Amino acid sequence: MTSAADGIQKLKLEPQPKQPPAEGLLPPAFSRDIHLQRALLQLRSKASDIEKYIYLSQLKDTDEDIFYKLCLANMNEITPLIYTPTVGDACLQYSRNFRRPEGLFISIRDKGRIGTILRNWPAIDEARISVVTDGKSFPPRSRILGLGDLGLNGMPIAIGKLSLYVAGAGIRPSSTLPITLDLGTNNQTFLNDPLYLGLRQERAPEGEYDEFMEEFMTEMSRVYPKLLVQFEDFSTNHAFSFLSRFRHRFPLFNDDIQGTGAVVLAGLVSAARLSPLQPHEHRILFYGAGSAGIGVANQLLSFFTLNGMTKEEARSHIWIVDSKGLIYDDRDHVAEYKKVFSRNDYSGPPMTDLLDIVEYVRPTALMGLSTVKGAFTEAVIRRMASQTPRPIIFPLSNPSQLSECTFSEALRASGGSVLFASGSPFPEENFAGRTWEPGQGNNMYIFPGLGLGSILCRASSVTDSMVEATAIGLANSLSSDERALELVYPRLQRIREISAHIAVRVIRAAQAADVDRSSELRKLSDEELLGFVQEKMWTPQ
Ligand SMILES: NC(=O)C1=CN([C@@H]2O[C@H](COP(=O)(O)OP(=O)(O)OC[C@H]3O[C@@H](n4cnc5c(N)ncnc54)[C@H](OP(=O)(O)O)[C@@H]3O)[C@@H](O)[C@H]2O)C=CC1
Ligand SMILES: CC(=O)C(=O)O
Ligand SMILES: [Mg+2]
Repeated sequence: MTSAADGIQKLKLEPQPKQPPAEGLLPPAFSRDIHLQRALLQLRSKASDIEKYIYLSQLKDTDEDIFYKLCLANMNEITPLIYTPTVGDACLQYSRNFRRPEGLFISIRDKGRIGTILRNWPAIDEARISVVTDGKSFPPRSRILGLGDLGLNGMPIAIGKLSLYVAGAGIRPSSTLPITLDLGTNNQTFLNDPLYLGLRQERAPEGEYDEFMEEFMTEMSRVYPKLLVQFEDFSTNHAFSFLSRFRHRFPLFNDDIQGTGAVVLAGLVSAARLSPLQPHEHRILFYGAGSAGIGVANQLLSFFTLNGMTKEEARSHIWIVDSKGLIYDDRDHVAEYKKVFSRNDYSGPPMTDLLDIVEYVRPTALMGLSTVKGAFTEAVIRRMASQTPRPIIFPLSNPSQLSECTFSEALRASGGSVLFASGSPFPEENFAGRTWEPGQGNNMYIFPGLGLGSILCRASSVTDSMVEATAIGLANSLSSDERALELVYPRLQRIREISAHIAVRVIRAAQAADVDRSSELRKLSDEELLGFVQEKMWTPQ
């Protein structure tokens, strides 16, 4: 009988010596270059995106080099398959499509022996970056369909993010560790499904979850002293509380709060260059006040205050709307983490209609992090466009089906004046006699470089200044060609180049904050540091 650990050994996570296969084991005309073309043809022959996802997972398993070569050569085509939007379906269907284990599963029943489970990972000495999810909130569509949370089926999001660490920043594949925490699920459909792979029990109560997380993080740092942890897609209350509880004790960040904060700050800075207003002159309306919405609002607040505003002035530029409408002081039931943005200049009946709110606030930038498909109606976009010459409209909810509006809708309703970025990709549009390229405001531009920089300088914690450095690095990374085309984010094909520059800024910020533990890097000039970072990036053979 084979054990789970034997099964995982088959993942070939440890560096394998690359030897040519014995004669006769490959057809005489086999060439790896042609095989790359063959793999692309095979991929394109699949009828649906989820079949393409499965094909790519198997390709990664059997031939990691070809998989990543394919990704790097076709980033625009493959990213939507291994990441949002297809990864949303991959999560929903995980237990049905499961072929083999690809990460660590740690359940609430492992409490008291989490360290033992963590030691079962075969590439224990190699691990440098772990994406950890509790499967609670991605894709939020599950709520809209009334399916509840995803439980153990959240694993593909951790795997997808880690594939982007490899493709986007050259993290060694063997250094990535996907972890799903199985706290149970309240999703009755999964509990009734004989194929569901997670625990058949309701989510653990808060107290037990808290103790579990304490043990988990303590054991993670014991077993993996060189590991950086990325928290992903925890429900909002856990996202904020775990981040503040652990961030000063371990090297970790929360991607939905901090990664999203940085990518949207970069988008605002870069869009503001195309608008008549400076970033700090914008009136910014957030539609959605979860970990992502509040994470971004906090990032902007911190950016505005670091650039000379008082906290009060900075707050006055931000309005937040949640499922109960505009957040203001006289309103009941406002969660603690939202209160910093509560408006004191409005009183009266709750304001719930987005068009009314847009008329009242007169925003110049509208950020969607609500999971509400189509919330940015034609009337809302028209209204924005009538109030400001270059409205910034970022429908950032994922996957595509949950986007607050499409690129086509934003472009047409604004008459082409919109500065647009969405969380999931939209195709180019032909409008008013020219082709328009949409931006993709997704934390995938941030976490690879943030992770690479943090790992290389062995950061003991991830500071706000390191996160902000990624945003500025990204905003400054647009080429003259991209600027001429009025792009808000650089093209994805350049992700490795961008991640290297971001990593350099992250290392410098870590050094300034004294959280780096690789003092050798302090002696390098910026150019030498960039060379060092680039040289460390793994490339498929
Ligand atoms: N582009 C990117 O890089 C990223 C995008 N995202 C996306 O952002 C979205 C939100 O994520 P997250 O913050 O984790 O999710 P949450 O579920 O924590 O937050 C959703 C927020 O939207 C609010 N909301 C729900 N319905 C409405 C409504 N009808 N009107 C107004 N507000 C509403 C909720 O209100 P209430 O608080 O009252 O419940 C809540 O504040 C997701 O689609 C996610 O995929 C997330 C991270 C990164
Ligand atoms: C992109 C991402 O992290 C999310 O949608 O949750
Ligand atoms: Mg996320």
